[in-house]
Amino acid sequence: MNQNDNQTALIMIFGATGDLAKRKLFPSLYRLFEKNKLSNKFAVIGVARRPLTNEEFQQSIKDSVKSASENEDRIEEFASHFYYHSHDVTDSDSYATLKNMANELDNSYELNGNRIFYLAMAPEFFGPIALHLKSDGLTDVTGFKRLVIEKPFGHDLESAKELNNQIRTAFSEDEVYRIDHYLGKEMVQNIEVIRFANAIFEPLWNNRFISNIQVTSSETLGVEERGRYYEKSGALRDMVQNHMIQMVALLAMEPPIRLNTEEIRSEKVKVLRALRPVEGEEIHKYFARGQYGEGTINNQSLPAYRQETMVDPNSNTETFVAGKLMIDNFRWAGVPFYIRTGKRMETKSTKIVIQFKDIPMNLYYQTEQQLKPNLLVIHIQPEEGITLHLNAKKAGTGMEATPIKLNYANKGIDGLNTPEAYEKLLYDCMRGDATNFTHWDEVALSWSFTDKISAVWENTKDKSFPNYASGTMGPKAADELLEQDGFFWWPVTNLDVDNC
Ligand SMILES: NC(=O)C1=CN([C@@H]2O[C@H](COP(=O)(O)OP(=O)(O)OC[C@H]3O[C@@H](n4cnc5c(N)ncnc54)[C@H](OP(=O)(O)O)[C@@H]3O)[C@@H](O)[C@H]2O)C=CC1
Ligand SMILES: O=C1O[C@H](COP(=O)(O)O)[C@@H](O)[C@H](O)[C@H]1O
Repeated sequence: MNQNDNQTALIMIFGATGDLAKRKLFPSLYRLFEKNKLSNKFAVIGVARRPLTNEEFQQSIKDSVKSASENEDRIEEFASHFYYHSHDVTDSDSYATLKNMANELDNSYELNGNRIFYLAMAPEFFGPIALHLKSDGLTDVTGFKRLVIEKPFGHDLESAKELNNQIRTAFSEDEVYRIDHYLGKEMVQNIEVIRFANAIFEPLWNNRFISNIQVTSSETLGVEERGRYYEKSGALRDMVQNHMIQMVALLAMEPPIRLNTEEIRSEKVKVLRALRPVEGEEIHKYFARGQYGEGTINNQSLPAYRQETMVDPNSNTETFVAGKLMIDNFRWAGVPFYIRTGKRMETKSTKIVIQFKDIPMNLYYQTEQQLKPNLLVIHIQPEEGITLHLNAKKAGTGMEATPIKLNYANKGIDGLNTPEAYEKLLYDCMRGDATNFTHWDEVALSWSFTDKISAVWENTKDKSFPNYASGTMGPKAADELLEQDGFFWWPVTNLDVDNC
């Protein structure tokens, strides 16, 4: 298949006046355009309710990309590809006009009947839009048709199944691109390469040499304007069901027999099938939840979650989750994968720490100080890189060992910031590469794992809430989760690739 042909398409963005479109989608499309990764044969129809002329819409595109470039001519040229259709997606009549507009642009831009439908709207609209696209003939195309769908994909397994059934009436599984933006992050994509392209790691990547793996994704932001959504979601559905479990799957999967979409997804699915279900009373042994109280970050006093807009003053919603995941297969039996994620924590950081087992006996190098374990740290964000923590001889006389770090900082090598996750994912979708999107089987297995936890949490009020102050690394129970196994959280702030 000719790759350039794949990049010719009509892109329909539902929710084109929203936050995601403005902050992520338009700038990402612009960067692809600027790098000549979008051919000149593309057109975008923005769909939302508010009345806007094409000119007004194009102005909003220019405003949203101007921080990405100073090249006004290029921005002008880029914006000229955008058209607006004021349309309430619940209004059946309006789809006919949308179809005519799409057909006209298809002809005038010679788009070969290729269409990408991007649903950047509240999730309750996903199913109805997909049904309309089919019933009103927008999916009757001569080229490819692809549906890009934002999170959350359902609220639980049952609602996700219902949504999936609606979508599947209009699109086949391989036409559905379920976005998990973590899968577009440079260093998340690097996990496979680090694992499978290095002779020094691949043989050690199992329960004989790894003692535990820690995945942290901490945020300093609170719930912001999203109280209404977050109250029903909480950190478990917002972050664990998708991003955290996806990272664990990439860390734990077997080497795929080929580096293609089907094989990689199939290996991830196997990991999710091996995930030990945690239910009932056991949940307290495996999971800890938290909710932020008042506190201080960067000298700014911040309110408690229960004081945020659109949040119940007695809310039982968790803004923090820590958990121990066990993968019951031959490779990982006995190795805990600890995860933690939360809002209003001390620092914004996503890191993976792979802690190797101690060597059996430090006969020669044992000093008063215990040797530090070897760690492989994968820095996902904000900095990107890898640090390998080793022990080496302390300079000078004697044979004392001292910890050292080998560092690779992504930006230090190529001098550039890596492309934004959305940029890469949009490009993949245009090329028809679904590897970094989630397959329905993965979504279903993740929901069935987290549903058992939400079933207990939603039915038991946590009387300790709020149980961590804003600006801290979560509640004490999260530390106890590791202490009971003889481990502790490696501090994500001291493991910075830039500090070494
Ligand atoms: N914002 C973000 O950073 C992220 C968002 N997401 C997901 O992306 C999706 C969109 O989020 P976000 O952009 O923040 O949401 P916003 O609320 O900012 O935008 C919603 C958009 O939908 C349009 N809209 C609402 N109702 C209708 C309707 N009946 N018919 C047609 N258009 C309608 C709105 O325009 P108008 O009012 O003019 O109709 C607006 O363009 C959600 O699923 C969210 O979970 C995922 C990750 C991050
Ligand atoms: O999907 C989501 O992710 C963001 C965190 O993303 P990041 O790329 O900044 O780490 C989170 O704030 C949001 O609540 C959640 O919906």
